[in-house]
Amino acid sequence: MADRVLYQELATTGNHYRRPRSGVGSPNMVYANGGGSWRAAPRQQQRQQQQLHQKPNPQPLFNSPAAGGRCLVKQEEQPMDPTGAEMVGLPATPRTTKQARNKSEEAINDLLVRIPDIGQLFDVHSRIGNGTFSTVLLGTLRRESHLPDSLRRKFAIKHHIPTSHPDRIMKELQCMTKMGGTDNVVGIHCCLRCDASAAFVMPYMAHDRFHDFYTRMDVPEIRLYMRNLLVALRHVHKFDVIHRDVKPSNFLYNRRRREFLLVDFGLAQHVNPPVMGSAGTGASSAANNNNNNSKRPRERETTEAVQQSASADAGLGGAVKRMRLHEESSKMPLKPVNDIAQSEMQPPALDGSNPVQQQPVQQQQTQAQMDQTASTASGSKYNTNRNASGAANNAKCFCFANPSVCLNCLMKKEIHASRAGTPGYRPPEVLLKYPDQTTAVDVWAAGVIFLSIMSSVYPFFKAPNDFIALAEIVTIFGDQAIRKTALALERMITLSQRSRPLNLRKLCLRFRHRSVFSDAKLLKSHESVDGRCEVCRNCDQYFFNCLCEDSEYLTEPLDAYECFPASAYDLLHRLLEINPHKRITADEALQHPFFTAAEEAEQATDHDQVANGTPRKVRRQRYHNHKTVPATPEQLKQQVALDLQQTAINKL
Ligand SMILES: Nc1ncnc2c1ncn2[C@@H]1O[C@H](COP(=O)(O)OP(=O)(O)OP(=O)(O)O)[C@@H](O)[C@H]1O
Repeated sequence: MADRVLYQELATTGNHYRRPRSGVGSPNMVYANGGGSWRAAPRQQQRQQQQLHQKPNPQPLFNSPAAGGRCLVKQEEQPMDPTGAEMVGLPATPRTTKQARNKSEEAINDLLVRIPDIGQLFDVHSRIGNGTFSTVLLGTLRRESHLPDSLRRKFAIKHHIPTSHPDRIMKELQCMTKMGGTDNVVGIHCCLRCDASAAFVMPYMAHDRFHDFYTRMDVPEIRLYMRNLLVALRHVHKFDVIHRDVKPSNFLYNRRRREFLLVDFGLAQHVNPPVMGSAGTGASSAANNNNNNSKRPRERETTEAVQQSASADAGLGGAVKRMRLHEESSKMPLKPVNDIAQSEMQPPALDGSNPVQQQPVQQQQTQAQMDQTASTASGSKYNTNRNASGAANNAKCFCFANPSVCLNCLMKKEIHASRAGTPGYRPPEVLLKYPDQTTAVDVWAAGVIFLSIMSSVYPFFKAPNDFIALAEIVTIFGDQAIRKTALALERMITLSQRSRPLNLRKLCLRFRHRSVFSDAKLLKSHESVDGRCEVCRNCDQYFFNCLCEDSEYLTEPLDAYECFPASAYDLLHRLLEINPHKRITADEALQHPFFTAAEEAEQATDHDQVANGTPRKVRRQRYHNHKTVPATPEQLKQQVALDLQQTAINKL
């Protein structure tokens, strides 16, 4: 059934809810200590010293030790300190395997061989994370080696894979130097380079795994988490920069210390300068694209190709993927740093994709086909070449039922719309290949994280390609919202069937309390005498669990399970607004009643308790210790009414 991708995961047959596979802890995970205490470092160092004194074997580029078993686009959480231990303490040595230890040692060796200066300055202890484009290692200063462990400062050393394009590394570096070190955004101490290898030295932050806490947070903690994420995004967006890779593994959180850090600016890009007037728009847009093409011809393609090949190669080994990455990047022409600096001034690079031959989705019987919309009276703004060639502007397409692309379509310009990012966090405008993407891209990703937390489903979206990703969004938000947005963005989407929107509150509570609503006894109680139970045609759930916004069924009451204020759902809706032009900004989100009402309530409590003489520290502790208990229907009604009242007051 078309557009039912999500519900294949959440099938109603038998056990209703099947937890997404990638949401479960993976044996591939490695931990902050990389398989051993970082006390083991001296031994590793000794071995390393020996290696350094020998002539280093030139390693084949593809034989990077980090290459094995890594996904180019991964849904898994990054490895991290599993205990959330304080930076001053030593990382514990939990479920680690020999393989992980070997990988950690390999990563250390690779770093020290490729950038020998690192070995002069740092003791490198273990691998703390690895991503698509880098390996991150834990280091301490050699000149502090005489200090007790607890006093030695720790650093995260991000070792870029040698195939990373210098532009990419340069951009990431510039982002961190310009914006980092404040508002939960990671800063940088220094960057070391030796030949083709580069490493960033950043402050290290011990952090918890999202897997370990996303189901355990109470409302105040969720509020704290989201507020800090939005603070980081607000800061980044002030610079007109889109992070493009906002996801739990890039937003580090130390629960014990209540510290947050947004990392990984590897995909960050500047927002396009606004385009003026439709006549000039096409030209300027085209010019921008051309500029980008001439400035950075392959990097965009690489990002695109990497992402695409990643999903296509889901079943292949890391080495194959890395090889592809290398193939792409080996085509990249290198250019002087001056050019790179200049290109910084240029509008950001946009990834290319051919709009003419959009392949219909075969999988899941979903046929979502995107194409350019018919030209408007004023002409289309984006990449349609209509301004360049009057004849081609309104020319009819003759592709249909022909084995080749018609001339009119061939004359159209390619659409250059970046799709850089992690699957599952890409917003509709990216999936619709809208070229003028803004910081709203990050806000959507923050919304997806919020949805994961509120529904206790992680990862929430898990599509193998962009078409299915779009189908997942249609399944939740309905086809009308997507169609309208597509129209507003001058895109057209063709869906094989209609789909009504689901209610986000029902969705969150239903999945959060999945054990209750998927209980066999509950099903039994709703079954007819012949043992059948009706299933909603729109949401594919049993009628008593129907999630549709306008449900025609009498569903199981949810109020008893409510644990969020009404403002939380409202914020969720605004973060996940389909139309990027209407989506709330990070700055606006921080003014949302979900945050402000709680602050005011806290202040009021503080005020009351000051009068009672309760020490501030105790009051704070109580606030943080507050546990969420299911509210009674009356309490809930009161809470919702208060919430709405507060929103109205705030608006005034
Ligand atoms: N400053 C830091 N302190 C502690 N751990 C860090 C730090 N920076 C990065 N890490 C760890 O390393 C992991 C990978 O880092 P990062 O995301 O920067 O690499 P990447 O290669 O760009 O990854 P991705 O494939 O997700 O883009 C993070 O998820 C995190 O666990």
